[in-house]
Amino acid sequence: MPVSPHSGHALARPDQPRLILGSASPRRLELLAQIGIRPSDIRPADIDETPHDRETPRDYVRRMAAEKAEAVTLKPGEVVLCADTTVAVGRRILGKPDDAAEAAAFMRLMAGRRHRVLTAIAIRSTTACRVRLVETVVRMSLIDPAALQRYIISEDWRGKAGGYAIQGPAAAFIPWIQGSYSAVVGLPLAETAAMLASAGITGETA
Ligand SMILES: Cc1cn([C@H]2C[C@H](O)[C@@H](COP(=O)(O)OP(=O)(O)OP(=O)(O)O)O2)c(=O)[nH]c1=O
Repeated sequence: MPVSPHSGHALARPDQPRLILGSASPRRLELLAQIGIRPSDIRPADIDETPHDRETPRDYVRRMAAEKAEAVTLKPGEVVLCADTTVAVGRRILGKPDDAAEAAAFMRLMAGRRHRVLTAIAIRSTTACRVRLVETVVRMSLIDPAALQRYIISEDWRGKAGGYAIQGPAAAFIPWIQGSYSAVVGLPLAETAAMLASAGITGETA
């Protein structure tokens, strides 16, 4: 395998399609690195993330991932990976909070009950697009008002679906999950590795 003289990392294999990460999320790049995959390029997709009227959370998150993938311009031999993560409380979609008040309202809604974290991944080449949805159930404990205030002041909720990050201080409020931890963080690694492998892309380690 060719090795970059500068980084010492393995370069993209010449026999594989070139992987483009269609995401601005540093978490998704780190998660891919965890399974030994380094994209050849990063091309974030900027789309309108407004849910349609009466759209279910599952339909919404699948549509978001597919639209992100469609929005990325591809050259022959390139494959793009996009994902979308959203929190669902019943049929209600909780996106990224606009401000501290909305983040606190989301946390109060989730505290003491279960919610679903839905992550869809979309893999598109110039000829085909495949989408897969991964659903994880997350239980949040009751949160006392002082702890909630400290969390909101931490700003950790910014840019996170539902207004929390399981990989950050909000982990103190999450005693139990059922499903995929990496999907909650933003990219379900087992499913991503399997889909990339079927597109001809394998990592250095998995
Ligand atoms: C629930 C949860 C979400 N998140 C993050 C993952 C996603 O980055 C974000 C949801 O927003 P997304 O719209 O899925 O992604 P993004 O806008 O950050 O990046 P891009 O569209 O360019 O790929 O919330 C966590 O980091 N931890 C969590 O526990």
